[in-house]
Amino acid sequence: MSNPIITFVGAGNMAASLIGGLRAQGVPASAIRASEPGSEQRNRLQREHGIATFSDNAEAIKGADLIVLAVKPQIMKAVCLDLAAHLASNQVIISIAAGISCASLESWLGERPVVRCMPNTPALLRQGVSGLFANPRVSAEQKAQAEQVLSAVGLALWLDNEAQIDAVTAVSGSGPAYFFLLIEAMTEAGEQLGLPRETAARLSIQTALGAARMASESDVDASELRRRVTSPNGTTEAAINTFQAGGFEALVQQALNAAANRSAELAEQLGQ
Ligand SMILES: NC(=O)C1=CN([C@@H]2O[C@H](COP(=O)(O)OP(=O)(O)OC[C@H]3O[C@@H](n4cnc5c(N)ncnc54)[C@H](O)[C@@H]3O)[C@@H](O)[C@H]2O)C=CC1
Ligand SMILES: O=C(O)[C@@H]1CCC=N1
Repeated sequence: MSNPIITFVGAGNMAASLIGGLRAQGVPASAIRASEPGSEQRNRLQREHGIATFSDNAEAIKGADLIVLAVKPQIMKAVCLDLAAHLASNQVIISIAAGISCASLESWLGERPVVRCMPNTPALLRQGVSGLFANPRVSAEQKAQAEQVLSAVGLALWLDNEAQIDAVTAVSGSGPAYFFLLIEAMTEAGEQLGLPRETAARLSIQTALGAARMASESDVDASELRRRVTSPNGTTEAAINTFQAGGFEALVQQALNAAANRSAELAEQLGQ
């Protein structure tokens, strides 16, 4: 595939990760641009990745094939309304903003190819996962180009309908925070059991990493891996029984429902 020109509008944490991932995959600096009001971020991108940077969004998108919108959801409408008059009809919009629907983007930018994505912060280490949804105006080639951008920082999975983005947000968009919460709680509990805090933290973190790698690399599912750790009448069983007596699975379901509902609610509020 020849290299499409990609412009990032907004070059904070998520955009910088995507740019780093694309460069590491061999996408030339000449194919990537970024528009960003912060001079520090612009200088850093020039220095670290050799890409052209702009302070003017309209200037930055001239001639781009793909435009990645990576500003905060709260300013997306204003950014889009400013860009609308400067867009060419064949330019593809890729939005990574939480809670901004394709319909809202098209109402601000006009009818055009739009890919809506929900990445997550492990993208910073190129260990992210994203859900992607394309509106019907996106061609197969444009889909492949959008997938190349998101797969530069991890796994990219296509969704059949846009409503599934709320579920992706609940599972993987917000998901890193759930694992951090478990690490925090296990560290605290380990300390209460008499371990030095630093030791409890390292045990918890390395266990999370090891378990995630086993779940990812093993050919059996998580429940079977769990069964293999759980000796009958043993220590794991004692802990799992305690989690389940406290309604662990139902609580996880409720928490993810709350995240998905909030995602839909934000789309309603921010999409006006
Ligand atoms: N942090 C997370 O866990 C996730 C974030 N996202 C989405 O990614 C998007 C970006 O998030 P972050 O990179 O974390 O935020 P960030 O705050 O690091 O980056 C946003 C950048 O936009 C720049 N900006 C502000 N006004 C601008 C304008 N008018 N034109 C161009 N650029 C402008 C800011 O200076 C900043 O560098 C958000 O929409 C967020 O919803 C999506 C998935 C997960
Ligand atoms: O908490 C949030 O709203 C954003 C979306 C996914 C991760 N962070």
